[in-house]
Amino acid sequence: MPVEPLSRTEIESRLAELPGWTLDGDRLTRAYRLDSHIAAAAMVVHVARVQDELDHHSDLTLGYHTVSLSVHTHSAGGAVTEKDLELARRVEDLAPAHGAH
Ligand SMILES: C[C@H](O)[C@H](O)[C@H]1CNC2=NC(N)=NC(=O)C2=N1
Repeated sequence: MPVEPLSRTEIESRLAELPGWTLDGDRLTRAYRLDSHIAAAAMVVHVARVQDELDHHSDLTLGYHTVSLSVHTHSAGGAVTEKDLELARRVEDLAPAHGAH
């Protein structure tokens, strides 16, 4: 099923439920801070598992004590869609277990 691009207004109103996530150009982004590099690496693996489950993949960057995500929908011409919001929601759900903030 094709996914439709969301309007800027729709995205901005939906971001009210996703604190920390921002619309950066045509991408949803968020950076998390963790207590250690290993904790950050473990979160990356967890996010990667969820991304495969959803068949939707962000650019996922492991830093020293950080995990950064940037996502849009390739199949919608690089627009932000429901799929991006769903991934952001799922990452928010798993983040506290990793001590990410
Ligand atoms: C074939 C596979 O379903 C597609 O390539 C998926 C995989 N992951 C994806 N991830 C993202 N961010 N956008 C997509 O359009 C996309 N498409």
